Amino acid sequence: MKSTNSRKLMTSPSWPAPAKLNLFLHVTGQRDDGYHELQTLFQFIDHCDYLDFHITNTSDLILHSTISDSVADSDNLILKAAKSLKRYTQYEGGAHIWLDKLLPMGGGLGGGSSDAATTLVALNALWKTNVPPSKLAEIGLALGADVPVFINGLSAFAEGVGDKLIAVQPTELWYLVIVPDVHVSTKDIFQHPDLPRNTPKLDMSRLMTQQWSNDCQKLVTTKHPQVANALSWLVEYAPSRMTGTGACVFGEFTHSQQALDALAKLPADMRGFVAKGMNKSPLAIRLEQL
Ligand SMILES: C[C@@](CO)(OP(=O)(O)O)[C@H](O)COP(=O)(O)OP(=O)(O)OC[C@H]1O[C@@H](n2ccc(N)nc2=O)[C@H](O)[C@@H]1O
Ligand SMILES: Nc1ncnc2c1ncn2[C@@H]1O[C@H](COP(=O)(O)OP(=O)(O)O)[C@@H](O)[C@H]1O
Repeated sequence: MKSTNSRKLMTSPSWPAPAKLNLFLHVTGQRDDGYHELQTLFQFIDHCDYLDFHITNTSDLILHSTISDSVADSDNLILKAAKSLKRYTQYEGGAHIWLDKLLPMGGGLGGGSSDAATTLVALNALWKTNVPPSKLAEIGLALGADVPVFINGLSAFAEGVGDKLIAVQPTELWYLVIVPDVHVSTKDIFQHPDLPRNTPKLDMSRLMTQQWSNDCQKLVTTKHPQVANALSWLVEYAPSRMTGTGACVFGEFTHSQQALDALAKLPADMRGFVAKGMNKSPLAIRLEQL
């Protein structure tokens, strides 16, 4: 078959890389290597980046991306993921990869990790390298703490650095997500002396039923007035919190129309979108369609 690197000629549907929300996030300690121990609840939302893959016989891995101005190819988690899988499997071919970046970067929505997970899952299927999901998650963990949950594809209660996962089914609510105009560095937040690091570890059953909160929220809202303003506006409409280390905040609604009504009132200087919680990720659903 003649190979092509033209995206226009592709017929198969794109591969989604969904965002996640941390419905709660507790920092329960710090390990000797500096990484923090977390207890967190991940849920996916139906707001995604999209990737397309074209398999080649030559060994090149080439990324066509809308973010190459801000993220160098050598730093892009998509190419890092593809290289890791190629190295692990010693697969001889390659791929052209197209990224349609729709998720905000540095927003606590996990877009970079999700892109990496989708790359590992999709190339493993398209290259027919048959690496089991548990090994893919191990390869992914070296790229980012959030990669395993995206590979697993099920909403999960997580411990460790976010890699010890138990599948759970929180209510699939509608969310109004506000994207403050600021990039929050995960590393900076975890290195900050004012981050609370000693929230007591609790049983999953207790955590799932108590009121949910995010241990990074106070520090991030103090450092970034844009995040504080977004939250002050959103809490007038719904119970609201920050996801991950920010900057995005989300309000919870039972019905889509309630979330859309609030979105319609969003001040002109704020940006946001409405999304649905999904306990099975769009990536897992796409994989089932193969
Ligand atoms: C906090 C969380 C919660 O879901 O979300 P984000 O806000 O980044 O999306 C994640 O665990 C983030 O995962 P991820 O974004 O993959 O982080 P990494 O690239 O692995 O780590 C970036 C840096 O943050 C610090 N870090 C990260 C995770 C962790 N549990 N403890 C840490 O101390 C480390 O200094 C690390 O060098
Ligand atoms: N494919 C990618 N998409 C987004 N960010 C990426 C990607 N590859 C590498 N990065 C780097 O990862 C950083 C964190 O990105 P992202 O995952 O969107 O944020 P967060 O961890 O806050 O959810 C970005 O600022 C960027 O430098």
